[in-house]
Parts: sequence; structure tokens; C-alpha cells
Amino acid sequence: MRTAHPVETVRAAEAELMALLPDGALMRRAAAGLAAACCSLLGKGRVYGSRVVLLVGSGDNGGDALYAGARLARRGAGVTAVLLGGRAHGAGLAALRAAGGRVTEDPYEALAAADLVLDGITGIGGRGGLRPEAVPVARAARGSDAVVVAVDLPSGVDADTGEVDGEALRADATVTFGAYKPGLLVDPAREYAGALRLVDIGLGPYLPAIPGLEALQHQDVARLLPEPGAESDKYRRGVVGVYAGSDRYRGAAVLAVAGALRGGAGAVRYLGRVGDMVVRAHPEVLVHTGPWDAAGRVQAWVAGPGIGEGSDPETAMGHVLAADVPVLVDADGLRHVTPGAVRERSAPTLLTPHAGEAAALLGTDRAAVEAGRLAAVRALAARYGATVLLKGSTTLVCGPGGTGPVRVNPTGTPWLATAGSGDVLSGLAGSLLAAGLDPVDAASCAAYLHGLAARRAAGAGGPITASGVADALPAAWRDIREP
Ligand SMILES: NC(=O)C1=CN([C@@H]2O[C@H](COP(=O)(O)OP(=O)(O)OC[C@H]3O[C@@H](n4cnc5c(N)ncnc54)[C@H](OP(=O)(O)O)[C@@H]3O)[C@@H](O)[C@H]2O)[C@@H](O)CC1
Ligand SMILES: Nc1ncnc2c1ncn2[C@@H]1O[C@H](COP(=O)(O)OP(=O)(O)O)[C@@H](O)[C@H]1O
Ligand SMILES: [K+]
Repeated sequence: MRTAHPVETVRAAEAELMALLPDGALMRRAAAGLAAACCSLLGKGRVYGSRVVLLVGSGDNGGDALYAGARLARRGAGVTAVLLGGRAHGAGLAALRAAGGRVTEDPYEALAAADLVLDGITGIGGRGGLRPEAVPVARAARGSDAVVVAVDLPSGVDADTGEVDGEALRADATVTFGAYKPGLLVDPAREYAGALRLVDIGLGPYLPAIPGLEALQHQDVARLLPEPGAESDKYRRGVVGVYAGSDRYRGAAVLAVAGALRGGAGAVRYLGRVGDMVVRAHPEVLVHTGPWDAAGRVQAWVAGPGIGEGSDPETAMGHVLAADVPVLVDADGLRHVTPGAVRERSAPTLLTPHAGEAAALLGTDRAAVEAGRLAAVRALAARYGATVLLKGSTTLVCGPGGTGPVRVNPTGTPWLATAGSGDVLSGLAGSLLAAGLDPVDAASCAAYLHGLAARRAAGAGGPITASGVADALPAAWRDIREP
């Protein structure tokens, strides 16, 4: 599991460790790791003679850049510092000068010739976006041919929330110290960070066991995915009920069922208006057309994709929410849930909104949700007392209450932004619920598999369809099982 810790936690861990070490030892560790990462980014044999520009702010983030710059200068790089704050880390500046580095008043001339730029303007002490004097310099760095490496964080992003208030520096890579910060894993900040590298400075034993954010990796998902045993039968593997589709949105039912069939449940039962079409597309589905209470055994429900509005869907959602089994509510189904109704349920509920639906549930606008995804997913989980999976460029999952660690999905591709792919995801997550995973695991494993399947479907990069994502799910599952 990859974990991220908020700034307050990182600072507390640093303080504990620093008390045991000689002055400046942590910063030297950080700078040594940073310089090593820069050497590998420049390439073997390319450090000597390379041109490195340091963008140096007024705090310790600038100190890291200066010490790393001194190391690179000692290996033969031409290192130039641009001082952007009113002051600069004194010992770091002295180290750079002693190693042969220099300070320039003309950042643009230095940047035009740079092979590597180190962004040490702000790290975890930064507040708000870049200040006006840093904006043209950051743009010139981005516009140059140099590799841009952010020190600890891209300057201008919020380390804890992933929000970007104003302008921030766009890096090709970020070398972060001691622990990932939540903002490095959550859009919009994540996009500014580029490839991530973590430098171990010995903070591990001083960090709490429960992180602010966590990202599943292959082996975590492999451990959680259900696998049939010798004694399995279709009912023991779980039956997932799907209530989806309408005369207007028929495909939503087919796609949700396609996801459900590939999620490890033993059987899929369909209720809704388009059973004929569903069974034509998926003959293995059990279609029920009678009253709700005669639907038969179901271990988890997926309800909402393409059901539309009106009294019929409202009544049906009432039946689903009354069931004493886990329920996933997606898409149109989200119009029919209230915090009170969800809180009163006897079994867990999983809500899977995209940013627009989340905004409607929170009474805000879509842009606000997209700018503050972490806050939005926590607020929804707290308000509904439910697990929430917030879809989009970064998919987040938060357990009921909103206070525990948030799971961030590390797989996926922007090619997933295609109609119907969310329906496949809801079927898949519902199937994992029926197979017995708890809602946070079901949601995060589903997002992981869905993202991998999308990458497989997209190959080297190219348009994909929701059906293509569903078709790629078994191969993604195998990739996880047998890496
Ligand atoms: N602690 C440790 O042991 C270790 C820490 N390490 C390193 O230290 C970093 C944290 O250092 P830090 O605390 O000095 O904060 P930092 O991010 O440099 O910013 C400080 C100053 O920037 C300014 N400023 C604020 N906002 C701004 C803005 N938008 N745009 C421009 N300027 C802005 C503001 O100063 P002001 O100009 O307001 O006086 C503020 O005081 C951390 O990220 C890691 O790199 C590593 O070496 C490992 C060991
Ligand atoms: N920019 C993006 N990058 C990665 N994944 C995305 C992006 N935009 C959307 N997605 C994913 O695509 C799916 C779209 O789901 P949804 O919005 O419900 O669409 P639909 O209702 O058409 O099925 C979700 O899994 C979401 O996380
Ligand atoms: K930085």
C-alpha cells in the first residue's frame, strides 16, 4: 500500500527524528537523495558539464535545492541559483558557493540554457499559489528544454488537499522526502507533480500507522479479490441484483450487468424495464419481472444507472434501500437518496457519484468539487454516513463518517472519460460487494481493476468504449493475480 501523510503529521515526525540527529542532518539526507535522483534523471555520464538552475525560495525547501545544487556542482555541473524570496537558506547558499555554484540576477538567460531546473521555491511551508514575482520564472522554466524537478512538492500546490489556488509550477518529476503528501496523489495538484520519487530520510518509525491517504497496489488487490474454492457454488459466491436502465437509457442496464458479470459474484439478477435487451446481450443473467419481494436471493444491489426520473424509479429505489444487504447507488439513483434514508439503512451503502452528481448532493457546483476532491468525498461520506466513491480524473473512496484514510486510485486513464464506463464500474463494484468485500475494499478494488482494464483496452493510447473496458476486465484480473 502506498501511503500519504498530511503536513502536520510529517512535521511532527520530522521533529521527533531531528531531536535525535545532529543539526542539519535531515536536510543533508534529503539533499543527497535529491541530488542522486537528479543524476539519474540527467542520465549516466551526463552530470559533468550539465547546466543546472536552482529556483530558491526563502525556506528550507530552497535549502534542499541549494545543498543538492552543491552536490551536483562538485560532480562537475554548472549550477546557477535564482533567489526568489527576500532571503535564502544561509548555510545552503554558502555550500553552493563553496562548491563553485553562483547566483544570478538574470533567471531567463540561465533558464534558456538549462538542462535541469530544481524547483525549491516552496515545499510544505508554502501557502497559496505562486507569488507574482515567481510566476514568469516558473513559466520560463516550463517553456525551456530542461527537465523540471520539484523539490518535495511542485511549488504553489496545497500539500494536504491537492488544491491549486492560482498558479503552480509544472514539474516533470517530483522528489519528495520522508512520506508522500496527499496533494501529490490527488488532482489537480497531482498533474503538476509528474513522476514521483520518494526519498527515505528515516521518518518511517515516527509516522502513524494510519495515513491520511492510501493507494492500493497490485499485491493488496490480489489479496482482496474473491476467488472460488472447491466448495463454491453460485449462491455462495454471491448474487448481485442490478436495477438499471429505462426505455430512454437502455444501454446503461447492459453495461452495468457487463461489469457485474465480471466482478466475481456467482450470478447476476436483473430487475428493470429492459430485461429482454439485457438477456439478449448477456444470456447468463437471471431476469426477474414480477414483484420486488419475489425477486429471490440477492447479496448486494447495484441501483441507479440510467433509471431516469419519475415515480416508478422512486418506488423501486425505495425497495432497494429497504433491503437488508449492501446497496450501491449510482447515477440517476442518487436523485432518490436522502441522508436520512441512507443513515437509517440496516446494511452498508456505497454511493458512486461523478463530480457533477457529488456537487448536486452537496449543494455546490461541479468546479468546486473538482478543485477540492478530498474535501468533497469526506463531506459526502460524513453527511450520508455511507462509503463514497467519487469518480473522475482522480477517483477517491472514503468510508462512512469521512474521517478515516481516503483511498486514492492509482490506475486509470483519461480515455475512461467515455459514456457508460461508470455503469461498468458500478456493476463491477456491486459484484465485489455481493462476493463479500466490505464497501471500501469493494469500491477501491473495482476502481483499480476498472482503471487497469481501461489501460489494457487503450493499449499504447487510443479511444476505448465502455464495452471494451468490460471485455478487458478478466485480463486485468489475471494481471493482478499473476503479475
Ligand atoms: N523540517 C525538516 O526537517 C525537513 C524539511 N525539509 C524541507 O523543508 C521544506 C519545508 O521548509 P519550510 O518549513 O521552511 O517551508 P518552505 O516550504 O520552504 O516555505 C517557507 C517559506 O516560503 C514562503 N512562502 C510561503 N508561501 C509562498 C508562496 N506561495 N510563494 C512564495 N513563497 C512562499 C514563506 O516565507 P515568507 O516569504 O512569507 O517570509 C515561507 O516561510 C520541506 O518541504 C522540505 O523541502 C527537508 O529538508 C527534510 C527535512
Ligand atoms: N479525466 C479522467 N481521467 C481518468 N478517469 C476518468 C476521467 N474522467 C472520467 N473518468 C472515469 O470514467 C468513468 C466515468 O463514469 P461516469 O461519469 O459515471 O460516466 P457514465 O455515466 O457515462 O458511465 C469513471 O470511472 C471515472 O472515474
Ligand atoms: K518545491
